[in-house]
Amino acid sequence: MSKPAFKRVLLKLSGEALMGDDAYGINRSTIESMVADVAEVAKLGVEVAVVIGGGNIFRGVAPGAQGMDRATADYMGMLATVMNALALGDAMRHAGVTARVMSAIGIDQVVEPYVRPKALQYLEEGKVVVFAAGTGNPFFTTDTAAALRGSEISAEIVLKATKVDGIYTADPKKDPNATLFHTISFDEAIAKHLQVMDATAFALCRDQKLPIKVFSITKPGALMRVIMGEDEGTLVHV
Ligand SMILES: Nc1ncnc2c1ncn2[C@@H]1O[C@H](COP(=O)(O)OP(=O)(O)O)[C@@H](O)[C@H]1O
Ligand SMILES: O=c1ccn([C@@H]2O[C@H](COP(=O)(O)OP(=O)(O)O)[C@@H](O)[C@H]2O)c(=O)[nH]1
Repeated sequence: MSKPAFKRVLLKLSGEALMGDDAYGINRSTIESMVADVAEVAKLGVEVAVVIGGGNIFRGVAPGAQGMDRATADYMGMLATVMNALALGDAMRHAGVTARVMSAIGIDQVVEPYVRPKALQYLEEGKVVVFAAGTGNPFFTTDTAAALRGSEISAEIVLKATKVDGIYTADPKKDPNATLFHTISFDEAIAKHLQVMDATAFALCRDQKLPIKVFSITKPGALMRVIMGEDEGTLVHV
């Protein structure tokens, strides 16, 4: 059997992907199938760190956050990612995967704080590390947290698992004529204002020469194909 293309990866799971077909929150069968995919990859000996979003919970409460201070609303968003991280860690335990959740904001009774050497130790021990609370700072996104943590742990690639199967010339949910890129450079992705990831995340990955692969979270076997270096999704390169 061929070998995985990567030793250590940073997987970004969007919060909205956890909803499945529900309107908000966490869909049990969706989270279970995601965890099964991660378990399969971890069994190959690939070190996996996960950054989880919060859109599935946070966008549900967002109307109530209207008119709120941006920073306060962002802290609410970060807390939503902590809930998702706890659910993900728990689902991993049920699937027989040892996972550790680490939070970028102090919430010690609930999850351990993010400490970089400790995260590296867990990864070396073959544990899946789930990074909660994004970067810990308002005005950022969990995509930027993925770029940041990916750089910090020297991941070889950021894998962005999302609702679309790659980067298109325009948002495929709005433009039926949009076509898929197999590869695209960071400069082109930023210049074209492709909304699939924010410019801060793209710029950080570009500066760190950390490639990104965007692929579908719902397509069966897609994560494994990405890990094996097969043709899947869109590669963003320097
Ligand atoms: N050029 C594009 N190519 C692909 N997806 C795009 C593009 N522009 C916007 N999108 C949207 O970006 C989304 C992926 O971002 P993601 O971070 O997973 O979602 P969110 O953070 O909004 O939950 C897709 O659902 C897609 O509709
Ligand atoms: O470093 C971060 C990461 C996240 N957030 C907040 O948390 C919310 C949820 O994260 P995100 O939108 O990235 O989740 P996703 O779209 O992946 O579900 C964001 O809207 C922000 O309000 C933040 O303030 N700082």
